[in-house]
Amino acid sequence: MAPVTGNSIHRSGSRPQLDLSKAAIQGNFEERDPTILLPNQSDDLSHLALDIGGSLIKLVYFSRHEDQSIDDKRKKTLKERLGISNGNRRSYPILGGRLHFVKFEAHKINECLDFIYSKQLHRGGMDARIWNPDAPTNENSVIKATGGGAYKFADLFKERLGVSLDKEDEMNCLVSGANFLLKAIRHEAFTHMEGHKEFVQIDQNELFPYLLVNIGSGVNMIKVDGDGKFQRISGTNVGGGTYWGLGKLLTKCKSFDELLELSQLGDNSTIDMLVGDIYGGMDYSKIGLSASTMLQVLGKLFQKTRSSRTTISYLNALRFGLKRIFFGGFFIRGHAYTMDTISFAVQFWSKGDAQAMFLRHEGFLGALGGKIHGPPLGDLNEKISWMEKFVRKGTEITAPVPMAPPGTTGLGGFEVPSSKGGTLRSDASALNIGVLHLVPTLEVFPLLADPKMYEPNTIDLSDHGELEYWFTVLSEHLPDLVDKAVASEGGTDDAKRRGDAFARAFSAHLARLMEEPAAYGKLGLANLLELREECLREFQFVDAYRSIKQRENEASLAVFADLLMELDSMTEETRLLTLIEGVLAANIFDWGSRACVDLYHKGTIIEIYRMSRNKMQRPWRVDDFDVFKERMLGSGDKKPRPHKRALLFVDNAGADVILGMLPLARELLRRGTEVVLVANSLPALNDLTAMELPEIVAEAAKHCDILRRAAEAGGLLVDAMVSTLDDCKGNSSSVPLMVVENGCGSPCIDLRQVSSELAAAAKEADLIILEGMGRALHTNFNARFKCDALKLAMVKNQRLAEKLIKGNIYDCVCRYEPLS
Ligand SMILES: Nc1ncnc2c1ncn2[C@@H]1O[C@H](COP(=O)(O)OP(=O)(O)O)[C@@H](O)[C@H]1O
Ligand SMILES: CC(C)(COP(=O)(O)O)[C@@H](O)C(=O)NCCC(=O)O
Ligand SMILES: [Mn+2]
Repeated sequence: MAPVTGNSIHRSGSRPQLDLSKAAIQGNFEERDPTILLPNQSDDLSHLALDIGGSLIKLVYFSRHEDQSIDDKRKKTLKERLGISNGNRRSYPILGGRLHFVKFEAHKINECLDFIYSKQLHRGGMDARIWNPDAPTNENSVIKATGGGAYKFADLFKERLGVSLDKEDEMNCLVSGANFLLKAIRHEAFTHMEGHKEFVQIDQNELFPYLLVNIGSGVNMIKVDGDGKFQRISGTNVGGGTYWGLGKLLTKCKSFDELLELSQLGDNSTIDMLVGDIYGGMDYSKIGLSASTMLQVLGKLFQKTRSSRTTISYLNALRFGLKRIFFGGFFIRGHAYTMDTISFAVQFWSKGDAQAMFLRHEGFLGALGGKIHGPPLGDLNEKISWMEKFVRKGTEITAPVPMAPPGTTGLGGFEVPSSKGGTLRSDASALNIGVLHLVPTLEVFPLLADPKMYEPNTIDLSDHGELEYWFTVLSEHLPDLVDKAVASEGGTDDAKRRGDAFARAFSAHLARLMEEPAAYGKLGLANLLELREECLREFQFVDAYRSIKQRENEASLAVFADLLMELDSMTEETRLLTLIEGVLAANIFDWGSRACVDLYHKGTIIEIYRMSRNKMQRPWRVDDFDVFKERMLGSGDKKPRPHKRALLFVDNAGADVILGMLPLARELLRRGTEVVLVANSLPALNDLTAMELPEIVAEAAKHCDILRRAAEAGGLLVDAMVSTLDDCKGNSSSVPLMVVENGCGSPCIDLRQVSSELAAAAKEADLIILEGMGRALHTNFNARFKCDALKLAMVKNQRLAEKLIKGNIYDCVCRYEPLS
C-alpha cells in the first residue's frame, strides 16, 4: 500500500488504511450512492471460512495488512527507556487486519463463487501459512466450510475454484463462533424487551454455562459449558423437526401436527418446503415465506405458553444452572417483534430467572467458528482485541445508505454484494455489521481504577433530545469540514469527489444512527466523533487540518520564548497558577467547536490567545486549583515530594500545546518529574499527533535548556537540529521528556484501548493530566484513576456547559482528583 503522495504522515500499524489513491466515483455522479473505484487497492487477504446453510451462505474473511509504522528512533529510545520488549508478546508477522462479513442467498451460489474468485479468497494459501505453517499449498487449496451445503456444493467449489471444502462440524463451529464473539467483542450481546435494546457486558469468567439457540433454516439448541465443551440438547438439521423441538419445550403440544394446528397456519406445504430445502435446495420465495411463517409459529407458541400452567419439566431441568440464553441465526435478523416475542416467552417460562439475549453477528456464528486463518480466534491473547468499524471496505466503496425497513432493528435491510465483471458493488447492509479490525497492540490503560466499571462517555446519547442535538451539530459542521478536507488534498477534482462521497457516507451513518441509535453497538458522543474521523480516513483524507495546525504552530512558537521569560519572572506560586490558566486559555484553539471557529475571524492567533488569558477569572466553574497547588508546592515549610512521572494527554496543535501544555511540562521537569507527552496516533480535527510532537519540542527546546536537556534525555532530539552552544554532554542528570502515541485517532479517548507504549509508560506514572474538552469532558470526566489526576478544559459548547457544570460557554474546568 503506497502512502498518499507528498505526505509523510505516520500511519499507525494498529490502524491499517486502505489505499484510496486515484479513487474515483464510477458511474453517474448524481446517483444516491455512487460507487468509488479504488484502482490501487490490493486487498491483502488471508483466508476465509464458509457456512453454507439451507437459506444463506455466510462468508467470513480476514484481510491482513503489513505493519506500516516507521520504526523511528523516537520509538527505539522510548522502548529502551520504558523497558518495552517484544519478548513476552506473541509476535505476529502482521500487525493488523480486518474481519469481513458477507452473506449470499443460497440459491445464488454462483454469485458467491464469483465474489470469492474476484477477491481471490480461495488463494489464501500463502498468507494462510503465515498463521498456520501446516496450511496446504495453493495447488491443493482447502477452504473450511460448515453447514449442510458444504456437502452439497463440494463439487461445484472444486470445479469452479479448484478448491476442496474441508467440512467442519456444525455444532462445533456454532459454539466456537459464539464463544469468540461473546469473549472478544464488546457490545455483542443485547437484550430486547418491549422495543428496548440494551447491550450487556458479559464477564468472561461468568459466561458459562449458557444455552445457545440458533434459529436458521433449522433450530439447534446447545448447552455450552466452555471452549469446545458443549452438549446438543435439541434441534435437528431439519427445520420442521426443530420447530417441534422448540414447540415441545414451550407448549403442551404432544404432536407436531398439533403444533401446526395451533399455529393456525394451515399451510403444511410451506413447512415441508422448509424441511426439504436444507439439503435439497428450494427456491427463495418459498424460504422467504417460511421466514414469516416461522415467525408466526413462534409467536403463537410463545403466546400459548403464556396461558400454559404446566411446568415443562424438561425445560426446567435444562435451564437449571444456565444463566443466559443466547439466540443466533439469521431467522432473527434484528426483527424487533421476533426478539420481543422470544424475550417475553423466555422470561415467562423461567419466571423471570432466565433472560434471552441476542447477538449482533447472529447469523455468522457458524462461519466465525470455522477457524479462518488469522490469529487464533478461540485463544485470544490479552493484547489482541477486535474493534468494529463502520466504514466500507473493499475494492470499491459505495457511499452507504441506511437500509433498515421499518419495524426492524439492527440487521435489517438485506442486500447481498453482487459482482459485475471484475469489480464488485459493496453490500450496503454491511453498514449494519462493522468490519472487525484486529488491533493487536491496544490494551486497557493500566491506571484505570476500575476498568470493568469504566464508561468513557460522559453524555448519554440514549436520551433522545441529546442525540438529536449532537446529530444536528455534526450535520451543520459537515459543509465546512468537507471544504477543509478537500482543500487539504489540493482541491483537485479527485479530492472534490472524495469529499462529496465522504459527506454522503457520513450523513448516511448519521441517518442510520438517528433511526436506530444502537445499530452499531452502544452509542456515545465519542463514537460519533470517531466515526467522523474514520469516515474521513476511509475517503483518503489523511489530515484535513494540516495547514491550520502548521500556521498555529508557527505563530505560537514565535512567542514561546517571551512567554517563558514572563513565567520565569514570577514567584513559584504565581507561576503555577499562570501555567494552569495558560492551559485553560489556550484550549480555545479548537476547530471542532462552532463557537470558537466563529471567534477566529475576530483577530490573530496571538490576539485571541491574549484575550482568552485576560478573561481567565477565578474561581473557575470547577476549581480545585488550591488542592492541586498544595500537592505541588505544599503549605508552610513542608515541601512535598515531586511526582515521579506525569502523563500529559495533549490536545490541539498551536497555542494549546505550545503555549499551554509545554510550559506546564517544563515546570514539572524543572521539579524533577519525568514527563510523557501523550498524543494521538492519527490526526483528528486539529489535534496534534505523536509524529508531529518531536519536531515541535525540538523547536521549543531551542529556547529553553530545561526542555532541551529533558528532550535529549528522552531521546527526542536525535535527529533535530538543536543548538549545541553549551555542550550538555555529561549532563545527563535531567529527567526525561518523552512522547508516546495513545493508539487513537479521535478527539476523545477510550481508555480501554490504548497503545502498548502508553500502557508501558503508565506503569510508573503517579500523575496524569487530561486536557481538552474531548479527552477530559466528553470522555473521562467521571473516570477514576489509580494515581493523581488533573482534568483541564475550557467548555466551548453552551449546551454542554449547562448540562455538565451548570455554567456557560467558555467556562473552565480544573478538576483535581488526588489518589488520597
Ligand atoms: N434474505 C434471506 N433469504 C433467506 N432467508 C433469510 C433471509 N433473511 C433472513 N432469512 C431467514 O434466515 C434463515 C436462515 O438463517 P441462517 O442462520 O442463515 O440459517 P442457515 O444456515 O440454515 O441458512 C431463513 O430460514 C430465514 O428465516
Ligand atoms: C470536538 C471537540 C470535543 C474538540 O474539543 P477539544 O478536545 O479540542 O477541546 C469539541 O470541539 C466539541 O465538542 N465540539 C462540539 C461541537 C460544537 O460545539 O460546535
Ligand atoms: Mn482537540
